Amino acid sequence: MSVTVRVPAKVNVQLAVGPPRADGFHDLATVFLAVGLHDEVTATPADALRITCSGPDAAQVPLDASNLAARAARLLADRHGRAPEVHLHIAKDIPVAGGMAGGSADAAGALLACDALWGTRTPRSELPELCAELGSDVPFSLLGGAALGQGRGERLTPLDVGGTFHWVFAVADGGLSTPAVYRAFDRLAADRTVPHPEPSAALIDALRTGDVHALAAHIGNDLQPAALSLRPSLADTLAAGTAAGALAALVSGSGPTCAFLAADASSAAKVAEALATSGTCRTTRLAPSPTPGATLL
Ligand SMILES: C[C@@](CO)(OP(=O)(O)O)[C@H](O)COP(=O)(O)OP(=O)(O)OC[C@H]1O[C@@H](n2ccc(N)nc2=O)[C@H](O)[C@@H]1O
Ligand SMILES: Nc1ncnc2c1ncn2[C@@H]1O[C@H](COP(=O)(O)OP(=O)(O)O)[C@@H](O)[C@H]1O
Repeated sequence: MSVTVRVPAKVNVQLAVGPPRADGFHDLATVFLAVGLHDEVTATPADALRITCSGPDAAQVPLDASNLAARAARLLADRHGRAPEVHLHIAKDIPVAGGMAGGSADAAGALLACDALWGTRTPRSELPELCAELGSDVPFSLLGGAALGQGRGERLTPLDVGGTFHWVFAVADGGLSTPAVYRAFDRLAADRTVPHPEPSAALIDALRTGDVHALAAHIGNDLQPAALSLRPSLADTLAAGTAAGALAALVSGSGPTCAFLAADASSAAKVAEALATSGTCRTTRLAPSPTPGATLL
Protein backbone atom coordinates (compact mmCIF):
# COMPACT_ATOMS: atom_id res chain seq x y z
CA MET A 1 0.00 0.00 0.00
CA SER A 2 1.26 3.51 -0.75
CA VAL A 3 -0.10 7.06 -0.77
CA THR A 4 0.86 9.77 -3.28
CA VAL A 5 0.33 13.52 -2.85
CA ARG A 6 0.77 16.07 -5.64
CA VAL A 7 2.09 19.50 -4.59
CA PRO A 8 2.51 22.71 -6.61
CA ALA A 9 5.30 25.28 -6.97
CA LYS A 10 4.57 28.98 -6.31
CA VAL A 11 5.44 32.41 -7.56
CA ASN A 12 5.09 35.54 -5.40
CA VAL A 13 3.31 38.15 -7.56
CA GLN A 14 3.74 40.64 -4.74
CA LEU A 15 6.64 40.32 -2.30
CA ALA A 16 6.84 43.36 -0.04
CA VAL A 17 9.54 42.93 2.62
CA GLY A 18 9.79 44.84 5.89
CA PRO A 19 12.80 45.39 8.17
CA PRO A 20 14.38 42.41 9.97
CA ARG A 21 12.51 41.34 13.12
CA ALA A 22 14.10 40.42 16.45
CA ASP A 23 13.78 36.70 15.54
CA GLY A 24 15.75 37.19 12.29
CA PHE A 25 12.73 36.85 10.00
CA HIS A 26 11.21 39.69 7.95
CA ASP A 27 7.56 40.67 8.02
CA LEU A 28 6.04 40.26 4.57
CA ALA A 29 3.02 41.28 2.57
CA THR A 30 3.18 38.67 -0.16
CA VAL A 31 0.68 37.35 -2.68
CA PHE A 32 1.36 33.70 -3.41
CA LEU A 33 0.10 32.09 -6.61
CA ALA A 34 0.33 28.30 -7.04
CA VAL A 35 1.58 27.39 -10.51
CA GLY A 36 1.29 24.20 -12.53
CA LEU A 37 4.72 22.70 -11.84
CA HIS A 38 4.47 19.84 -9.37
CA ASP A 39 6.39 17.42 -7.20
CA GLU A 40 4.81 14.13 -6.14
CA VAL A 41 5.53 12.66 -2.71
CA THR A 42 4.81 8.94 -2.27
CA ALA A 43 4.72 7.38 1.22
CA THR A 44 5.21 3.61 1.54
CA PRO A 45 5.45 1.53 4.75
CA ALA A 46 9.06 0.94 5.89
CA ASP A 47 11.05 -0.07 9.02
CA ALA A 48 12.72 3.35 9.30
CA LEU A 49 12.55 6.84 7.80
CA ARG A 50 14.09 6.77 4.32
CA ILE A 51 14.07 9.44 1.58
CA THR A 52 14.65 8.89 -2.14
CA CYS A 53 14.34 11.39 -4.97
CA SER A 54 14.10 11.17 -8.76
CA GLY A 55 14.04 13.79 -11.49
CA PRO A 56 16.56 15.93 -13.40
CA ASP A 57 17.62 17.94 -10.29
CA ALA A 58 17.54 14.99 -7.85
CA ALA A 59 21.30 15.16 -7.19
CA GLN A 60 20.84 18.59 -5.55
CA VAL A 61 18.28 17.34 -3.02
CA PRO A 62 19.60 16.25 0.41
CA LEU A 63 18.43 12.74 1.36
CA ASP A 64 19.33 12.99 5.06
CA ALA A 65 17.39 14.31 8.08
CA SER A 66 17.62 17.87 6.69
CA ASN A 67 15.23 17.06 3.82
CA LEU A 68 12.06 19.01 4.48
CA ALA A 69 9.91 15.94 3.72
CA ALA A 70 11.86 13.99 6.38
CA ARG A 71 11.39 16.85 8.85
CA ALA A 72 7.65 16.82 8.11
CA ALA A 73 7.40 13.06 8.73
CA ARG A 74 9.26 13.44 12.05
CA LEU A 75 7.07 16.34 13.17
CA LEU A 76 3.86 14.45 12.40
CA ALA A 77 5.14 11.27 14.09
CA ASP A 78 6.10 13.29 17.23
CA ARG A 79 2.68 14.95 17.25
CA HIS A 80 1.06 11.50 17.39
CA GLY A 81 3.65 9.82 19.65
CA ARG A 82 4.70 7.26 17.05
CA ALA A 83 7.88 6.33 15.17
CA PRO A 84 8.50 8.08 11.82
CA GLU A 85 8.70 4.79 9.91
CA VAL A 86 8.09 5.52 6.24
CA HIS A 87 9.78 5.50 2.87
CA LEU A 88 9.16 8.86 1.17
CA HIS A 89 9.90 9.07 -2.52
CA ILE A 90 9.98 12.56 -4.07
CA ALA A 91 9.39 12.73 -7.83
CA LYS A 92 10.90 16.18 -8.27
CA ASP A 93 9.85 18.47 -11.10
CA ILE A 94 10.09 21.81 -9.24
CA PRO A 95 13.48 23.54 -9.73
CA VAL A 96 15.66 23.11 -6.61
CA ALA A 97 16.68 26.22 -4.62
CA GLY A 98 14.97 28.28 -7.30
CA GLY A 99 12.60 30.48 -5.29
CA MET A 100 9.62 28.29 -6.19
CA ALA A 101 9.19 26.59 -2.77
CA GLY A 102 9.99 23.05 -3.93
CA GLY A 103 11.21 21.92 -0.52
CA SER A 104 8.15 23.50 1.13
CA ALA A 105 5.93 21.65 -1.36
CA ASP A 106 7.58 18.36 -0.40
CA ALA A 107 7.07 19.12 3.29
CA ALA A 108 3.35 19.75 2.79
CA GLY A 109 3.11 16.64 0.59
CA ALA A 110 4.90 14.46 3.13
CA LEU A 111 2.61 15.66 5.94
CA LEU A 112 -0.54 14.73 4.02
CA ALA A 113 0.90 11.47 2.68
CA CYS A 114 2.14 10.25 6.08
CA ASP A 115 -1.11 11.28 7.78
CA ALA A 116 -3.06 9.16 5.28
CA LEU A 117 -0.60 6.20 5.35
CA TRP A 118 -0.40 6.10 9.16
CA GLY A 119 -4.12 6.74 9.66
CA THR A 120 -3.24 9.46 12.17
CA ARG A 121 -6.21 11.59 11.05
CA THR A 122 -4.75 14.97 12.05
CA PRO A 123 -7.63 17.48 12.08
CA ARG A 124 -7.41 19.60 8.89
CA SER A 125 -7.49 22.71 11.11
CA GLU A 126 -4.20 21.66 12.79
CA LEU A 127 -2.25 21.13 9.57
CA PRO A 128 -1.43 24.81 8.84
CA GLU A 129 0.26 25.15 12.25
CA LEU A 130 2.38 22.04 11.66
CA CYS A 131 3.26 23.41 8.22
CA ALA A 132 4.33 26.76 9.69
CA GLU A 133 6.73 24.95 12.07
CA LEU A 134 8.47 23.50 9.01
CA GLY A 135 8.92 26.76 7.08
CA SER A 136 7.31 30.08 6.23
CA ASP A 137 6.17 28.92 2.76
CA VAL A 138 4.84 25.48 3.76
CA PRO A 139 1.29 26.57 4.75
CA PHE A 140 0.80 27.98 1.25
CA SER A 141 2.05 24.78 -0.40
CA LEU A 142 -0.73 22.98 1.47
CA LEU A 143 -3.40 25.56 0.58
CA GLY A 144 -2.57 26.33 -3.08
CA GLY A 145 -4.66 28.61 -5.29
CA ALA A 146 -3.80 32.19 -4.37
CA ALA A 147 -3.37 33.76 -0.95
CA LEU A 148 -2.10 36.83 0.84
CA GLY A 149 0.74 35.86 3.19
CA GLN A 150 1.54 38.05 6.18
CA GLY A 151 3.74 37.69 9.25
CA ARG A 152 6.76 35.76 7.91
CA GLY A 153 4.49 34.50 5.11
CA GLU A 154 2.74 31.80 7.14
CA ARG A 155 -0.43 33.78 8.04
CA LEU A 156 -2.66 33.20 5.01
CA THR A 157 -5.81 34.80 3.66
CA PRO A 158 -7.15 32.95 0.58
CA LEU A 159 -7.73 35.17 -2.48
CA ASP A 160 -10.15 34.80 -5.40
CA VAL A 161 -8.70 34.48 -8.88
CA GLY A 162 -10.98 35.33 -11.81
CA GLY A 163 -9.08 33.65 -14.65
CA THR A 164 -6.07 31.65 -15.76
CA PHE A 165 -2.68 33.36 -15.92
CA HIS A 166 0.04 31.97 -18.18
CA TRP A 167 3.65 31.88 -16.95
CA VAL A 168 7.05 31.11 -18.34
CA PHE A 169 9.84 30.24 -15.91
CA ALA A 170 13.50 30.59 -16.83
CA VAL A 171 15.46 28.18 -14.65
CA ALA A 172 19.03 29.23 -13.83
CA ASP A 173 22.14 27.14 -13.37
CA GLY A 174 22.55 26.61 -9.62
CA GLY A 175 20.37 27.96 -6.83
CA LEU A 176 20.39 30.94 -4.47
CA SER A 177 20.23 30.59 -0.69
CA THR A 178 17.09 32.22 0.74
CA PRO A 179 18.82 33.48 3.93
CA ALA A 180 21.66 34.93 1.80
CA VAL A 181 19.13 36.85 -0.33
CA TYR A 182 17.40 38.26 2.78
CA ARG A 183 20.85 39.29 4.11
CA ALA A 184 21.60 41.04 0.81
CA PHE A 185 18.21 42.81 1.12
CA ASP A 186 19.26 44.09 4.57
CA ARG A 187 22.64 45.27 3.23
CA LEU A 188 21.00 47.14 0.33
CA ALA A 189 18.45 48.72 2.72
CA ALA A 190 21.05 49.73 5.33
CA ASP A 191 20.90 53.48 4.55
CA ARG A 192 17.11 53.86 4.34
CA THR A 193 14.05 53.27 6.51
CA VAL A 194 12.19 50.18 5.31
CA PRO A 195 8.43 50.68 5.70
CA HIS A 196 6.08 48.07 7.13
CA PRO A 197 4.99 45.94 4.15
CA GLU A 198 1.42 46.51 2.96
CA PRO A 199 -0.69 44.36 0.61
CA SER A 200 -1.38 45.92 -2.81
CA ALA A 201 -5.15 46.37 -3.19
CA ALA A 202 -4.73 46.99 -6.94
CA LEU A 203 -2.88 43.72 -7.42
CA ILE A 204 -5.41 41.73 -5.38
CA ASP A 205 -8.16 43.32 -7.50
CA ALA A 206 -6.34 42.35 -10.72
CA LEU A 207 -6.23 38.73 -9.56
CA ARG A 208 -9.91 38.79 -8.62
CA THR A 209 -10.98 40.15 -12.01
CA GLY A 210 -8.51 37.99 -13.97
CA ASP A 211 -7.08 41.13 -15.65
CA VAL A 212 -3.61 40.11 -16.87
CA HIS A 213 -2.61 43.65 -17.91
CA ALA A 214 -3.52 45.06 -14.49
CA LEU A 215 -1.68 42.20 -12.80
CA ALA A 216 1.41 42.93 -14.92
CA ALA A 217 1.22 46.61 -13.96
CA HIS A 218 1.23 45.92 -10.21
CA ILE A 219 3.50 42.91 -9.93
CA GLY A 220 6.66 43.39 -7.83
CA ASN A 221 9.34 41.73 -5.75
CA ASP A 222 11.35 43.63 -3.11
CA LEU A 223 13.92 40.78 -3.06
CA GLN A 224 14.71 41.27 -6.76
CA PRO A 225 17.54 43.85 -6.30
CA ALA A 226 19.05 41.57 -3.64
CA ALA A 227 18.89 38.50 -5.92
CA LEU A 228 20.36 40.56 -8.79
CA SER A 229 23.19 41.80 -6.56
CA LEU A 230 24.16 38.16 -5.91
CA ARG A 231 23.53 37.02 -9.52
CA PRO A 232 23.87 40.04 -11.87
CA SER A 233 23.38 37.87 -14.98
CA LEU A 234 19.66 37.56 -14.09
CA ALA A 235 19.23 41.07 -15.55
CA ASP A 236 19.97 39.57 -19.00
CA THR A 237 17.39 36.82 -18.43
CA LEU A 238 14.72 39.36 -17.42
CA ALA A 239 15.55 41.54 -20.43
CA ALA A 240 15.37 38.58 -22.85
CA GLY A 241 11.86 37.64 -21.68
CA THR A 242 10.66 41.24 -21.84
CA ALA A 243 12.07 41.64 -25.37
CA ALA A 244 10.18 38.49 -26.38
CA GLY A 245 6.84 40.04 -25.38
CA ALA A 246 6.29 39.11 -21.73
CA LEU A 247 3.91 41.58 -20.04
CA ALA A 248 5.92 41.41 -16.81
CA ALA A 249 9.23 39.91 -15.76
CA LEU A 250 10.40 39.34 -12.20
CA VAL A 251 12.61 37.17 -10.05
CA SER A 252 10.54 34.39 -8.44
CA GLY A 253 10.74 34.79 -4.63
CA SER A 254 14.40 34.70 -3.60
CA GLY A 255 15.42 33.51 -7.09
CA PRO A 256 17.26 32.69 -9.20
CA THR A 257 14.33 31.41 -11.30
CA CYS A 258 12.84 34.28 -13.34
CA ALA A 259 9.09 34.41 -13.92
CA PHE A 260 7.41 35.94 -16.99
CA LEU A 261 3.71 36.74 -17.19
CA ALA A 262 2.34 36.31 -20.72
CA ALA A 263 -0.87 37.69 -22.26
CA ASP A 264 -2.09 34.19 -23.22
CA ALA A 265 -0.91 30.63 -23.84
CA SER A 266 0.43 31.28 -27.35
CA SER A 267 2.39 34.35 -26.23
CA ALA A 268 3.81 32.25 -23.37
CA ALA A 269 5.03 29.64 -25.88
CA LYS A 270 6.77 32.38 -27.90
CA VAL A 271 8.44 33.86 -24.80
CA ALA A 272 9.61 30.37 -23.75
CA GLU A 273 11.06 29.69 -27.20
CA ALA A 274 12.92 33.03 -27.27
CA LEU A 275 14.31 32.46 -23.76
CA ALA A 276 15.42 28.92 -24.64
CA THR A 277 17.57 30.24 -27.50
CA SER A 278 18.77 33.39 -25.67
CA GLY A 279 21.56 31.64 -23.79
CA THR A 280 20.46 33.44 -20.59
CA CYS A 281 19.04 30.44 -18.71
CA ARG A 282 19.50 26.67 -18.30
CA THR A 283 15.97 25.68 -19.29
CA THR A 284 12.43 27.05 -19.55
CA ARG A 285 9.10 25.80 -18.24
CA LEU A 286 5.52 26.81 -19.08
CA ALA A 287 2.87 26.73 -16.36
CA PRO A 288 -0.68 28.04 -15.90
CA SER A 289 -2.02 29.39 -12.61
CA PRO A 290 -3.72 29.10 -10.23
CA THR A 291 -3.60 25.41 -9.37
CA PRO A 292 -4.79 23.53 -6.25
CA GLY A 293 -2.60 22.92 -3.20
CA ALA A 294 -1.44 19.55 -1.85
CA THR A 295 -3.79 16.89 -3.23
CA LEU A 296 -4.07 13.15 -2.46
CA LEU A 297 -3.97 11.23 -5.74
C1 LIG B 1 11.54 34.15 -0.16
C2 LIG B 1 10.32 33.28 0.01
C3 LIG B 1 9.10 34.01 -0.59
O1 LIG B 1 7.95 33.20 -0.55
O2 LIG B 1 10.41 32.00 -0.60
P1 LIG B 1 11.50 31.34 -1.60
O3 LIG B 1 11.61 32.28 -2.74
O4 LIG B 1 12.77 31.19 -0.85
O5 LIG B 1 10.93 30.01 -2.04
C4 LIG B 1 10.06 32.99 1.51
O6 LIG B 1 9.97 34.18 2.25
C5 LIG B 1 11.07 32.04 2.13
O7 LIG B 1 10.36 31.11 2.84
P2 LIG B 1 11.01 29.72 3.32
O8 LIG B 1 11.96 29.21 2.30
O9 LIG B 1 9.89 28.84 3.78
O10 LIG B 1 11.86 30.25 4.53
P3 LIG B 1 12.12 29.65 6.00
O11 LIG B 1 12.61 28.24 5.85
O12 LIG B 1 10.95 29.90 6.88
O13 LIG B 1 13.32 30.60 6.45
C6 LIG B 1 14.60 30.48 5.90
C7 LIG B 1 15.35 31.78 6.20
O14 LIG B 1 14.88 32.82 5.31
C8 LIG B 1 14.81 34.06 6.00
N1 LIG B 1 13.42 34.55 6.04
C9 LIG B 1 12.40 33.74 5.64
C10 LIG B 1 11.09 34.22 5.65
C11 LIG B 1 10.87 35.55 6.09
N2 LIG B 1 9.64 36.06 6.13
N3 LIG B 1 11.91 36.33 6.48
C12 LIG B 1 13.18 35.85 6.45
O15 LIG B 1 14.12 36.58 6.79
C13 LIG B 1 15.39 33.81 7.38
O16 LIG B 1 16.77 34.08 7.30
C14 LIG B 1 15.16 32.32 7.58
O17 LIG B 1 16.09 31.75 8.48
N1 LIG C 1 12.63 18.19 -0.37
C1 LIG C 1 13.53 19.12 -0.73
N2 LIG C 1 13.57 19.56 -2.01
C2 LIG C 1 14.46 20.51 -2.37
N3 LIG C 1 15.36 21.06 -1.55
C3 LIG C 1 15.35 20.68 -0.27
C4 LIG C 1 14.44 19.71 0.18
N4 LIG C 1 14.64 19.54 1.48
C5 LIG C 1 15.64 20.37 1.83
N5 LIG C 1 16.08 21.06 0.79
C6 LIG C 1 17.15 22.10 0.84
O1 LIG C 1 16.50 23.37 0.77
C7 LIG C 1 17.17 24.26 -0.11
C8 LIG C 1 16.13 25.19 -0.77
O2 LIG C 1 15.37 24.45 -1.67
P1 LIG C 1 13.96 24.82 -2.33
O3 LIG C 1 12.88 24.66 -1.34
O4 LIG C 1 13.91 23.98 -3.57
O5 LIG C 1 14.19 26.32 -2.78
P2 LIG C 1 13.61 27.74 -2.38
O6 LIG C 1 13.77 27.89 -0.88
O7 LIG C 1 14.46 28.68 -3.16
O8 LIG C 1 12.19 27.77 -2.81
C9 LIG C 1 17.92 23.35 -1.10
O9 LIG C 1 19.12 23.92 -1.51
C10 LIG C 1 18.15 22.07 -0.31
O10 LIG C 1 19.43 22.05 0.26
